[in-house]
Amino acid sequence: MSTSEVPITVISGPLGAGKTTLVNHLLKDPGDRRIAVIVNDMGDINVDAELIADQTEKGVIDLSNGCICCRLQDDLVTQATRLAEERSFDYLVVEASGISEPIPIAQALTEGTEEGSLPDQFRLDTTVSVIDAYGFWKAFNPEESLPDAAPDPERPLTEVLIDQIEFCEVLLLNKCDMVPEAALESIEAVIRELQPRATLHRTTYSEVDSDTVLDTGLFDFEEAQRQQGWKRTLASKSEDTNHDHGATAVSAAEAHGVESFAYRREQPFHPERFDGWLDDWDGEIIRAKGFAWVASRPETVVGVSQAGPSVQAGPIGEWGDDDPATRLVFIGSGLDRNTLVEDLDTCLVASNEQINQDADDPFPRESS
Ligand SMILES: Nc1nc2c(ncn2[C@@H]2O[C@H](COP(=O)(O)OP(=O)(O)OP(=O)(O)O)[C@@H](O)[C@H]2O)c(=O)[nH]1
Repeated sequence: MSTSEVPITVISGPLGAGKTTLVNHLLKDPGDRRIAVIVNDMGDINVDAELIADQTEKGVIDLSNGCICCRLQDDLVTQATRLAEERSFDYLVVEASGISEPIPIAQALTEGTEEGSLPDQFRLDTTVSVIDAYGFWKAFNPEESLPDAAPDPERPLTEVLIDQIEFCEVLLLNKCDMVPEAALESIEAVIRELQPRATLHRTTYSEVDSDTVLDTGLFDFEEAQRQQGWKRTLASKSEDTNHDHGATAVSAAEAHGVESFAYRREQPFHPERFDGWLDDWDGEIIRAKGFAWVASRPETVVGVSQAGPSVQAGPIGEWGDDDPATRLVFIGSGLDRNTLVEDLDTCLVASNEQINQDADDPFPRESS
């Protein structure tokens, strides 16, 4: 391999969204690049690698039987290094399995793992998320119920899907042929609220020009983390919050009733009332994330994360020198913000109320 720089594009996205279809496009029409591919699948057999065309001629390596964001992080680094020694190529595409979280993959590729780092000539260039518009529409439509067949009960798939949307530079909203135009517009409005930073393209059969996803030079770890929609809402000073995505008088988010806002309180929640509220989750909320101060656990930061039907809350650390507080961001469509705030406020411990510290603590909650 030449010693010049080898950019990497990582393709994430839920199961069946169109990632392999995208890889095949890139191999067929790579511009003037020689592309090598690492494909990750969860089963014993890497079905995706089988599906990738001409794999003997192109450098296609399959990493199967595990997920590169957790168990196979080291393998990813080792295989990329080996590929670089054995083959001549000038661009590396990594297709992550549908359940892979993008942040640990980006970390492994930029910072290395306990067992080693990528050779210096590799550079993470772009993270792409391929989102199945039809699946998204169904997953977040309260009237539809899809089984949440997550292999990891701690990490339901809707949660991973949201991570994949929130952390990327380029978003392909794929399978647009399967969703009516009006639904596409509201999906886009929701995605924009979750992910204000990435470039967003509507696609069918993942058809995009290779320059859209390769050699963009857009990857910036800090920025990608900072610009997640919920973090921007939390960081903004006002309670209000629809992200400004352009100079239009009515933003797409407003037009589709999508909004985000932050709930901030300096009093603790009553554990049972807050747990009851989490049980009775408002279906209009698409995404909630943040942390809570719960009276039964005065030392502990209780993290709250919800994506679609999965609602989780449990300890994520200690307050230490920080003053305990609650900061929760809600992103939703048709939210009744006043009622939500009022309901949450009724979960706060009143000034004259006693907490029974011996009562069963409901946190961590099982994911629902
Ligand atoms: N109707 C329609 N089907 C599509 C589109 N894109 C991909 N498909 C089909 O959807 C199925 C899944 O596509 P893949 O490219 O294998 O999806 P994937 O993300 O690699 O799937 P996993 O590796 O299982 O996570 C295939 O049958 C594709 O032909 C699209 O835009 N519209």
